[in-house]
Amino acid sequence: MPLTGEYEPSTSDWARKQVEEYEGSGGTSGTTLRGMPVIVLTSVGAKSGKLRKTALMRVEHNGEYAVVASLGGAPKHPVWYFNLLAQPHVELQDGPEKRDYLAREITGEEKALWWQRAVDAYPDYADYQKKTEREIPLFVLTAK
Ligand SMILES: C[C@H](OP(=O)(O)OC[C@@H](O)[C@@H](O)[C@@H](O)Cn1c2nc(=O)[nH]c(=O)c-2cc2ccc(O)cc21)C(=O)N[C@@H](CCC(=O)N[C@@H](CCC(=O)O)C(=O)O)C(=O)O
Repeated sequence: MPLTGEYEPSTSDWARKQVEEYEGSGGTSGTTLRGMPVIVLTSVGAKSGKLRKTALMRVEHNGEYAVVASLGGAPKHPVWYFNLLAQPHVELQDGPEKRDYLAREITGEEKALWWQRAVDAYPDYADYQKKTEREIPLFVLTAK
């Protein structure tokens, strides 16, 4: 059952533009960052209840995805992190395909496994984690 609600664009211009190109082209344009694949995550705003759309690097394995709340190694989590904690039902668009998923924050060995997959997909994640004391959180998305 797709998420319903009013879309509220991100206050980050570059990310908002990427989301709008991605969705506006039906997932045929705006689908990479420096040549590496990107997905669009739709979440429900934890406070506003509005639909928030966030471009993130694509980390996929056997039909499951990981989303990495890296924010470039900033000291604070990106805001969408709190949306997923509050409402784990999300949508993920990968190219032209958009599906419903349940997001689950992972830790321990499971996180270590997915963290390696994330770094394989986007090596900068390793540099981001070195840059901050904050442990960069990771959610696994399983199809609903
Ligand atoms: C800028 C801010 O966005 P954010 O949710 O903190 O997310 C910051 C970034 O993670 C986001 O811009 C990502 O798209 C950046 N980004 C990546 N960010 C990552 O963290 N990881 C990635 O892998 C990643 C890849 C990527 C690829 C392409 C691209 O264009 C951007 C990429 C924002 O939009 N804030 C809104 C609020 C957003 C929101 O969800 N508000 C909640 C409130 C939540 C709360 O406060 O509890 C609500 O509506 O209720 C605002 O200031 O009004």
